[in-house]
Amino acid sequence: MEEPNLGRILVIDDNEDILFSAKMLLRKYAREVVMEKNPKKIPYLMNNEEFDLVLLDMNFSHDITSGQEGFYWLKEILDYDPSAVVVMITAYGDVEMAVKALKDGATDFVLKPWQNEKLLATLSAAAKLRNSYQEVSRLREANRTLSSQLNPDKSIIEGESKTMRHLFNIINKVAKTDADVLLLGENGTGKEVIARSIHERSLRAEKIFVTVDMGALTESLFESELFGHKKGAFTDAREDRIGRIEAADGGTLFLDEIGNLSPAMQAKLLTVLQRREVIRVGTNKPIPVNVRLICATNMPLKEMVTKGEFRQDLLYRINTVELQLPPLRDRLEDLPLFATHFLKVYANKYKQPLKRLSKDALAKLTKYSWPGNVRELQHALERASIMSDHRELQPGDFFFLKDELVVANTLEKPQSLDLDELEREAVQQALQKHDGNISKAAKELGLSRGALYRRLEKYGL
Ligand SMILES: Nc1ncnc2c1ncn2[C@@H]1O[C@H](COP(=O)(O)OP(=O)(O)OP(=O)(O)O)[C@@H](O)[C@H]1O
Repeated sequence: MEEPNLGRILVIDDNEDILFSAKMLLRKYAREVVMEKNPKKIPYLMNNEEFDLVLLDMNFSHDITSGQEGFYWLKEILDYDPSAVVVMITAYGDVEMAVKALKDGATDFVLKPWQNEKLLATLSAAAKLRNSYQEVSRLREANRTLSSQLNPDKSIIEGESKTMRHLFNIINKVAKTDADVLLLGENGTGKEVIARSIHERSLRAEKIFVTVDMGALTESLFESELFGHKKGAFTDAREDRIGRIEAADGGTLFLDEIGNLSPAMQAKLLTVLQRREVIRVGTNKPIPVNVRLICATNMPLKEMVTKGEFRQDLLYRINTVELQLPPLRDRLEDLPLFATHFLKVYANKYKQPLKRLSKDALAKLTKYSWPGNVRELQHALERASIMSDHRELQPGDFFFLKDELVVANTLEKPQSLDLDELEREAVQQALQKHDGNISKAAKELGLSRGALYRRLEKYGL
């Protein structure tokens, strides 16, 4: 057997012989063995010292073997340290009592007189459990720190436009429920920022927020990434690994780019979401998971359902609440607010004095169509902050491709309004549609055959 490392152990028993033999046995494996005859010292000890393991007698007063006192002290210990690992010692082999102690939060029990090997095996298993409790709380803390470091600039701008005020009104209501949310919107409209913000406003805020970029998952990685795997399940599975869904247990699972899943991946995901349990690759044991689901995509899911590219049942499963994020060009009232925010962020980041937009620069920005939405605006402001030596940013500090400088609502209009150009286009389309059949094309265009021939000649078609 591998030598156990039992850390700091507290042994509480009113029998000195027991304390002595415990110490003799355990001191080889423990960093320190603290012995206590009087259980009334438990509150003091738990309050002032740290123990990795507690070995606690069940029967203190002589002649009383009900174990009541043991239960009392067990509860006391757990009140002081809910993650304490307590192993009960009982002399009477009363299984019922031992089971009750387990139900009350004890980790295990040993029978007196104990066999050394058995006691060591029990304590070493208990020590492993203690280590994993500690590892979990370390990881939780690390996660908290990392997410605050990862998102230093991620304070959210709610916006002043009517659409955004309406949207945040809904977000505030929905966040507190456990309803699954589907976020729709073009790239860079803030879907991920809003998903995080829903998590932070939810009852799960203290728990983990796990993001999975579904667009980046290949068919072969999909199951192992999402559901986890057992060591040896496939060539590269060198150790057991939990999947992202299991990792999100208790918290929020954000599935980004959900529209990019293949039909096979959609089917697997749907099964998991319906059953709320995952099965790691290489096992057949279902593991229940409790996650709040937020999905996002820039793809037209409903249209994809009509075309048979996205499963309708999966769409219904994920869109309990559906929020459409407007493109920046449709909420230009929010642009000055975003600009002020990002200029502050970059002044801090690059240790520069705070810059502002001149009136003309703002006018230029509000005329642009922002196909990359808030992300593009953010980058434009970062670039201008770095490049300009002046406190006031001018139109010349921002570069856009000329043909993108159009006012938003003219985007859908035809490129040319030249009548000849439009006529040529119409004639060409009619011919294409009717495979060059002049009579049919002429009928479609409302022309005689002769009139159509004249136009073919005119446009050199
Ligand atoms: N409301 C907001 N407040 C603050 N920053 C925002 C907001 N909306 C978007 N941003 C910023 O814009 C950038 C893009 O946002 P985000 O990644 O959330 O967009 P997205 O819609 O998820 O994009 P994609 O579809 O490309 O993944 C981020 O850097 C984010 O900080």
